[in-house]
Amino acid sequence: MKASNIIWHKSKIVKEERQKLVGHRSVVLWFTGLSGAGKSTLCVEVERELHKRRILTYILDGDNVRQGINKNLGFSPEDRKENIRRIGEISKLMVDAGIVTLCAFISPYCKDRKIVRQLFNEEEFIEIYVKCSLIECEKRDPKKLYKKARSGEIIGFTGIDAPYEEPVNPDIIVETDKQSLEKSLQQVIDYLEQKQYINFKYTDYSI
Ligand SMILES: Nc1ncnc2c1ncn2[C@@H]1O[C@H](COP(=O)(O)OS(=O)(=O)O)[C@@H](OP(=O)(O)O)[C@H]1O
Ligand SMILES: Nc1ncnc2c1ncn2[C@@H]1O[C@H](COP(=O)(O)OP(=O)(O)O)[C@@H](O)[C@H]1O
Repeated sequence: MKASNIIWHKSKIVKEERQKLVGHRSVVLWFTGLSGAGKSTLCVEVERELHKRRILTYILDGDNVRQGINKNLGFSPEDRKENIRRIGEISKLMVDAGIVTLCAFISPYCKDRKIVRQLFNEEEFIEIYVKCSLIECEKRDPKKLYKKARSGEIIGFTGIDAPYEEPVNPDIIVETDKQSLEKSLQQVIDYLEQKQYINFKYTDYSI
């Protein structure tokens, strides 16, 4: 921290009261995986399904936030770290606001993901590994970025000449090169139901 003499100013409304207002718990769904693995595609489907169930959601997606709040960041390890750190902090504010926050970032480094996880209570952060082989991602190449990376037009591209560290113990693994989008969506929704993130009766909640 650069600034000193900073003292937290407490609000009169706490997270649990906001959750009560919206009628559900707030949580981060953190989608990590290679470019082209299906993070964004799955994220929008999960959001739509949650919205149908009257759950307040918001998506933070790498391609989008890098056009706004993180437009001063590139893809060096340091910039990726700062990208993920900022998104972690934004997600924390969103969870505090009572929102189910869906984050779709390559987030290639275990250490950076761990730092984000540590910002939350254990049940507030769900890591979803969107697993897909590099061969399949490259075959999909929806934005033709792998082609550019192979030709040397992009350097430091994840999976080609920059690393991707697989999650060690993710909460959910969806294998998008082995199963349909519908199956992955079902897997995430089933998890949220089983753990009572959705269809959760607020009267069970003690505040
Ligand atoms: N060098 C390099 N490596 C990886 N990705 C690159 C690169 N340059 C541009 N892009 C595009 O940026 C998207 C990834 O942004 P993220 O913020 O998710 O990346 S990171 O978490 O900071 O690693 C990524 O989006 P997704 O394909 O949705 O993952 C790419 O579209
Ligand atoms: N089973 C699947 N799950 C998710 N995406 C899939 C699947 N099969 C094919 N795709 C396609 O793969 C591409 C994934 O792109 P995208 O969602 O942008 O990935 P990411 O956000 O991880 O870069 C999309 O064009 C999507 O239609």
